[in-house]
This record gives sequence, C-alpha cells and structure tokens, in this order.
Amino acid sequence: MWNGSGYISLVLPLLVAFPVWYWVRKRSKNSLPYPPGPKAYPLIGSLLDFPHKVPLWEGLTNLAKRHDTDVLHLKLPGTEMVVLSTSEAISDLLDQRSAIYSDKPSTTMVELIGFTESGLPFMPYGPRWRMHRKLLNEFVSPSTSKDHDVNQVKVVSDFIINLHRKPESFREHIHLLTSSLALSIAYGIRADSLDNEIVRAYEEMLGAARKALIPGSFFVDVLPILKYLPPWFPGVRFHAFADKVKKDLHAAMTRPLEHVAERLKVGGDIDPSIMSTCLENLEDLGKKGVDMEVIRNTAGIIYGGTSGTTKTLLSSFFLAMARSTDIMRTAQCQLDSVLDGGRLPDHSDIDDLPYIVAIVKETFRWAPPLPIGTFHRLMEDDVYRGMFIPGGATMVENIWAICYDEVTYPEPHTYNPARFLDENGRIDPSVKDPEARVFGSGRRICPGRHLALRMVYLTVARILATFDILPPVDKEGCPRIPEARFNQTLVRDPTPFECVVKPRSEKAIKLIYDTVSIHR
Ligand code: HEM
Repeated sequence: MWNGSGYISLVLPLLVAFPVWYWVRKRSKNSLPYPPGPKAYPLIGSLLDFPHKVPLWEGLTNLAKRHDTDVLHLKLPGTEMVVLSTSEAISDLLDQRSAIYSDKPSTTMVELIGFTESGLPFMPYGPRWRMHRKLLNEFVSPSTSKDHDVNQVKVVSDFIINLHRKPESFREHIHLLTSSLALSIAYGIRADSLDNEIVRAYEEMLGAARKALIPGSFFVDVLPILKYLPPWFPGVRFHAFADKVKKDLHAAMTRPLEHVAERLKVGGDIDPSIMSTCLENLEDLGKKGVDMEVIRNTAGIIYGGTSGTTKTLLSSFFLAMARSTDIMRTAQCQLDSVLDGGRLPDHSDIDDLPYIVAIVKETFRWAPPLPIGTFHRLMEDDVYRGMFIPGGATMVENIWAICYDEVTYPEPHTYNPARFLDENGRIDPSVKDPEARVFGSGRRICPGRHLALRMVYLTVARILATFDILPPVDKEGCPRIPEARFNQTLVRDPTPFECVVKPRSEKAIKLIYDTVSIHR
C-alpha cells in the first residue's frame, strides 16, 4: 500500500534526476562544436565576413566553400545563422526534422505590420499557421490546382493578345498576367490593366511592405526595445509607417472580399474562386474554426505568393530566350511537330513536350526566383553530424548554391536545357530536378508550387508556339545579346533588358485571335 514516504522515495529521485539529466544533456550538446564558419568577435560577431560586395547567395556560397562545409555557421548581432548549401543537408534538417525546423524568424517591423498574424509566410509555426495552410491547401493541392486551369487559359490568352498589341511592353504584360491570375483564382476577378483598383491596392501595399521586410531598414529592427516609444516621440517614424502598411493590407484584402460577397448576395454573374467557395460554405468552415479573417488572409496570400515569384521566373525566361535563339528554335520545332501548327498547346500536351519541360527546369535552375528561400527558425537545440545547432538559429536554404553546383550541373552559368534530357530527348530522371528545391522545404514548402508550375508550363508553351523572342539588333543588323543581370534583392529579378518579341507567322496570329475569341 502507498504511504507518504513511499511516494516521496519514488518522486524525489525523479525530481533530482530530471534537472541533472537535462543539464548534462544541454552541456554535452553545448560542448559540441558549432558548424564551421568565420571567427566571431565580441558584439559584432562574424559581421566582418558577412558578404556585402557580391549578391548574398553568391557570398554565402563562397564563404561555405572557403570553410569547406555545407553547414555554415555565422554569429550575427542578435542571432545565429546557419546556411545549408546542399540538398543533403537541407533534406536531413528542414525536411526530415521538420517538427523543429518549421518556425519563422521575425523582425519587429514584421510584427508591427501584423504580418505574423495575417501573412502565412511570416506566421509562427503553430495552430494559426496550420489553419491557414490547411485552408489554402484545399485549393492548391496537386489535384485541386487543376481546377484553375480554365482561369489560367483565360488570363494567358489575354496576355498573348497584349503581347501581340504592344510587344515592347512585355514585362508589364507579364506583371499583369501574374496579377490577373492571382485575382482570378482568389476572387474570380480578371484585371485588364495594372491600373485596376485592386491590383493597385495590392502593389502599393507590397511595395511598402518590401521596404519594411529588409532587415535594418528601420532602426527598431536593430534595437527592438524602441518599439515601446510612443508614436508622438520626436523622430519616431516606424509606428506611422507600420500602421499605414497594416491599414493598406487590410483594405487591399477586404475590398475584393466585399466585391465577391456583394455579387453573391445579389445573385450576379460571378466566376468561381477561392473567396466565392469559402463564402458559400461559411457554415461548414465555421465548424472547423475558420472565420472571415482566416478566409480573407488566405485569399490575400495568393496575390503576394504569385505576383513576385512567377513574374520573376517568366521575365527570366524571356531573357534566356533572347540570349539563346537556337534553344528557342529547337523548342518551336518540337511544338510544331506535336501540335501540327493547328492549335495552341494545353496543359495536357506538356508530357509530349520534353524540350519545353527542360526549358522550364533550366529557367528555374539558372534563375531561381528566391535564391535563398525564406528563412526558417530552429525551435530547439539540435545536433547534426556531431555539430551543435542552437535553438533559435535562423536557417537559410542556399537554393542558389544547389542550382549552381558544378558537379550536379556542369558549367552552371550556361543556360542549357539539354542537361535535363537523355540521348533520346526524354527527361533524364538521373539529373537532379531543381523544381524539387526552388520552392523551399519541409512543412513550410511553397503551397502554391503545383499552381505555379501549371501556370509556367502553359505560358512558356503558348509563348513559344506563337512568338519569337529575339535579341535586338544594332544599326549594322548585328544582334545585341542582352546581358544576364539580376537585381540583388531577395527576389532575384532580371534588371531591365530589351528584346524583340514578334509573332512567328500569320498563322500564329490567327491562332491567337481564334483561341481568344473562344475564351472571352
Ligand atoms: C515561381 C513561383 C514560386 C516560387 C519560386 C515560390 C517559392 C517559394 C519559396 C522558396 C517559399 C519558402 C518556402 C520555405 O520556407 O521553405 C515559398 C513560400 C510560400 N509560397 Fe511560394 N513560390 C512560388 C509561387 C507561389 C504561388 C503561386 C503561391 C500562391 C498560392 C505561393 C504561395 C506561397 C506561400 C503562402 C508561402 C508560405 C508558406 C508557409 O510559410 O507555410 N507561392 N514560396
């Protein structure tokens, strides 16, 4: 029978043993070496070695090579950073140990703007993130992303017409294409110009938000305690800035929601969308705890997720084509033989167009839109290959390092889709697929990847079926190959470049207008 002393004799050793076990475990972890990296000095850590003269992804790749490691450690003021630069390390940690590598680091400005509450990519790992992600997945999973094919065909048709009417504005058209696609999927709205009220509201908000997202743009990110200063305090700008972005974000997401709700109420003609489906199923969603705010945020993230990344990828595709006429012609030959010149390609043709598939893979590899992904945060101490990785560390996936690895992709700076093909011109499964890495990893992997891939394949195939993309020529008629230059922000967009976009033939023009008249 249990008496007090029996109970104490059982519990006391446990009470003593647990803290000792915990302390020994923590100490033994702490006594392990950190991953290799540059020397850290008091206060400034490894800042002196932090890349600032070359693009961050190249600098981090060089630093990792110099320290002969694919797990690089940098001690920075206020944070530890661990940079992973091989698929193996990313898969071991971010994929296989995703239970502890799926949080997101934040900054004071990101919190003040409210992105940690409303923006899926910034939400801390937990129930709120899970609820948003689950709702989004219902619309963009491998099977449900096919539901948006009709929308995609319509907006791509609009794009092709715009390209024919004003070819020199190809980048604006790409911008409109991705914005319109996002709005049509989220709200059933097709934008016919970048002046569209909803597009403008999203773009203005995103422009301001991007500024706030660059760490260090606001001193409050360096010294978070400043956030407690009242807005009226002399010199305090960040409160007003954050409040404005927060308000603009709310307005950008609310306006289209109200538009769809109004249309549903009056029973007007409306294209199906994520918003209309959610509003029609409010009761069922409510039972799962999904409220209007979650719905508004989920539809809103479609714009943010689609606009920068897909736009960048398609701009890089134009640049690549203007630099490689032979590659473009090879793709067009394959398109002509499959389609017999009688129709435009569809999603269902892609399997018969391995050269187009190779072009898309090579564009993702050559110009990954997010070369260092978006950072993860390790939630507790970890040990990997005998090295100690501290809880709270900012984890960086160096996607660029993987895409430019010389062993996997010889001559990585050369744009060469043939590297993905076997001797029979089929996709070679033994070559690592960059599409498996450019969308990130683990539980935070891009949920829009299936949607994005369907969109990109369709657009690339349709452009090449109908247009030539050529380098401009100088006075003597010699081609001026545009340089491959990219900006150095976190989304790696090609800097402005010129190219000549012209219909392949009269037959192509007829095809364009015949197809469009079906979709209007
Ligand atoms: C070329 C197109 C795209 C690329 C290259 C891309 C890339 C990425 C990457 C690298 C991440 C970070 C993943 C990580 O943390 O490991 C991400 C996250 C995300 N992407 Fe995409 N993306 C693309 C298109 C889209 C589209 C079309 C959507 C719209 C549905 C979207 C929505 C999101 C969201 C919501 C997240 C945050 C996920 C989370 O934190 O749980 N993306 N994307």
